[in-house]
Amino acid sequence: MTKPIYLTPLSKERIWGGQKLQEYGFSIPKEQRTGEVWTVASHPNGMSRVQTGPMTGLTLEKLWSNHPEIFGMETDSDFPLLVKWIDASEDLSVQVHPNDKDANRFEKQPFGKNECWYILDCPEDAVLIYGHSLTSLNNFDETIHQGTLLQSLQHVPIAKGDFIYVPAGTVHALTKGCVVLEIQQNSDTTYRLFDYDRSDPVTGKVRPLHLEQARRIIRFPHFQYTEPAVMLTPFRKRLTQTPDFFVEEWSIRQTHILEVSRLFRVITVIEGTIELDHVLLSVGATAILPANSTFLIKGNGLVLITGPSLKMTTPHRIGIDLGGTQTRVAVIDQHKIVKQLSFPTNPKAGPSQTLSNIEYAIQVFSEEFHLSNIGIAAPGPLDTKTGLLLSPPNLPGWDEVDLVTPLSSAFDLPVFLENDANAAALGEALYGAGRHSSSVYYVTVSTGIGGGYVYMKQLIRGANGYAGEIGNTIIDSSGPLHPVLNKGSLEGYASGTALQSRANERHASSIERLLAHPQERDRFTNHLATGLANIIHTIDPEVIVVGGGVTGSADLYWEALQERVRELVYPSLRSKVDIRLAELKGQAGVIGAAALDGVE
Ligand SMILES: O=P(O)(O)OC[C@H]1O[C@@H](O)[C@@H](O)[C@@H](O)[C@@H]1O
Repeated sequence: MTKPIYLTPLSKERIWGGQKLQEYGFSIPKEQRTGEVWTVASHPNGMSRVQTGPMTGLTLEKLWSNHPEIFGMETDSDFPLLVKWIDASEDLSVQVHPNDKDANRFEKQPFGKNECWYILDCPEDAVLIYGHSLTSLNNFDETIHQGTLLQSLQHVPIAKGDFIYVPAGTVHALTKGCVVLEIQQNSDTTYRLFDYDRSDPVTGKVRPLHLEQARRIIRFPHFQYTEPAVMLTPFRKRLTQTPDFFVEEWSIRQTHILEVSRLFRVITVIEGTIELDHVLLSVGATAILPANSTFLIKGNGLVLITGPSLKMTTPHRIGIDLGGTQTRVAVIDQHKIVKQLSFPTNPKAGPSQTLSNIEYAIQVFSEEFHLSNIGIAAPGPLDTKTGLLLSPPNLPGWDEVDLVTPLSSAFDLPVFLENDANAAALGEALYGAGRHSSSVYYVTVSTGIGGGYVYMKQLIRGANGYAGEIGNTIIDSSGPLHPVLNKGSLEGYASGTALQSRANERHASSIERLLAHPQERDRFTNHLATGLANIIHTIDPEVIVVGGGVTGSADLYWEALQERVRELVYPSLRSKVDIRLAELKGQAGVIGAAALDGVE
């Protein structure tokens, strides 16, 4: 069995650094602002050396090029990873990093800088800068010119133990008080956009900004990256897996065997004390675990394990949820979101901008996954057969827009289009609250009201694709006017929009406040229950699943709604009424879209 290889940590002084990394087991120069400690590095700006054993003193660069057997991979290009600890005693600069392509093109560097952070400590209520709200490069230039960049940045709350992946191209900044473990591609290229106009106390100089370089690589709008963590076993959680590297968090409570891997791995202790092949290690300890060997870990602690990723070969589907305010593009594996990129839809800018953003997201995913097909959930009305949007009210001006042809020709994949409520119905029926039932009616009560019917796991579209469109059914023909639908329609009475205007009329500050009023709650539940009872009498589904934004306040009306539906159906049906809250929530659209298989 090959032994773990320990490396000597390298401390780096930074204008925003401090002394905190001492508490994580590193000996750092006194009175120096140590911002970073590089624990695994083979870079011109920092080179790790072997700390123990017969190869003591050897650089990681030499180890890599002379001993490919340790790494289990071709070592003719540069070592791929850089692992460091960061103590942000002050805010870091607002910055962005290039991806591989841009790093090659603009810097002649082998790698871009995709990076990720494990938050080891941070103040209560800490936020990070992650993303921006700018819409175009012009918009960016204006903000820089006017000195208002900080106001256009997004802040995300963080807590100890959070994990954040920062894809190259994301405008970001770590903030005062954060201590993080950073795992990244082997690059030290940072383009600074803003550095708080501060100067280096040692040199007295202001650090350079790199606005020109940054302008070339920031995307407008910001694409929000999401990757749910995956519990691989009760003690082993995968935090990310990208083409560059994976990161897993292991809770060590007993004896664990780290099975053989074809490629090398890096282990870092972030909490407690463990024993790795009988060597006692505490926080800060880092080792390279050679390829093709097993290792024994025991003790009581938390470790992060990282290493280069093996290539993904199983087919994955793309699900797209095109909404009036937000578009999500997700990679779906069976019924789970593996990764998602989302961005604000700008309906006024026309369909071509949104289409090109969707294409960009799919392009990013196609470089990592083997894609088999693409499904789009979009606001109706639309024609699933021709793939055309037919002037949807939520996307004004998008008349006869073909979403299918541009995507199928760009990616040479089958592309299916479906009404968003139908796609969500399919998602919930196959994988959500209706997964154990063979006949599921789904209704979404959100800005509008839509619905869909799934029978024997098949979407029932009807002759013209309008089956299940409960929103336009009439509850009371003397009811309120609706801009497009019937007077007194369910949507005109019970949608989020209708409730909001009712709240305004009644001087209630929100829909929740409105529904807290017993009379208003009964009014709403009566309307919605009437719609649902009509559905029950028409198709007699096994289960009705209710989703959409208005279910956010379901605890205010859920009992009353069920009760009212029971009152409105045949007595013999009363005990059979089964109404459930949606389970996939905001994910039903992308999951259902990915499950689409086309229309005969
Ligand atoms: O440019 P400054 O402010 O020193 O920050 C540079 C540092 O930023 C962090 O977000 C990480 O990307 C580090 O790897 C990098 O070294």
